[in-house]
Amino acid sequence: MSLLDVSPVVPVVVVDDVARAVPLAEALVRGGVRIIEVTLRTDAALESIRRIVDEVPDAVVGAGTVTTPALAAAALAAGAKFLVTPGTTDSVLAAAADTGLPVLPGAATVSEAMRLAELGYSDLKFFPAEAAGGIPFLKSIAGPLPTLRFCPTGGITATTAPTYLSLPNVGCVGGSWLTPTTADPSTIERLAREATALRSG
Ligand SMILES: O=C(O)C(=O)C[C@H](O)[C@H](O)COP(=O)(O)O
Repeated sequence: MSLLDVSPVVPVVVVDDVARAVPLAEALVRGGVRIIEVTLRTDAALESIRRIVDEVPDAVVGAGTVTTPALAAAALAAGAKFLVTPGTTDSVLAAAADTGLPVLPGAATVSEAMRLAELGYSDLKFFPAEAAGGIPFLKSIAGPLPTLRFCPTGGITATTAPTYLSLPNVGCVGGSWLTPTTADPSTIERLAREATALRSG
């Protein structure tokens, strides 16, 4: 199964406090969202991935913000089940592929998307979605690039997600709105439940 088909919404999580990781992942799973992208932007990120892997077996946790080859290797060592890159350089893509994990590589332009297609990637992250053209961009490229599917991420909200999800070249959307840094587990569970209902939207 493609990463794009696990959940209509992929929560993009920034964890500042390792102690928050497991309760947050449990709340997402209770709300029906099993996939979690932990961004490697904080010191707590790798240990958070480790703990979620160990303690929340129903979660499928991956690493986001994979911007260097070293981060790809570190994410694999921490137990990440997939990798997401915001953009794609040769070295990051090679290191990500070397891990053997599923990779969702980032693209923001037609040329970047075509290059990734040439390399065999048909499921891409479209980042930063809203800033790089959003829904009109995705509609425009569906004609010339019909084999590509996207997970748009960046600036998407619960309000705009349904329109993205209605596009034929969108498999899921990513966003941080499910896991606000101050939210308690019951709020995250509710936001997750609302997100799972979006597939039909
Ligand atoms: O860190 C990465 O790897 C990224 O690609 C960035 C994130 O996907 C976006 O920051 C999430 O966007 P928001 O939902 O607007 O907060």
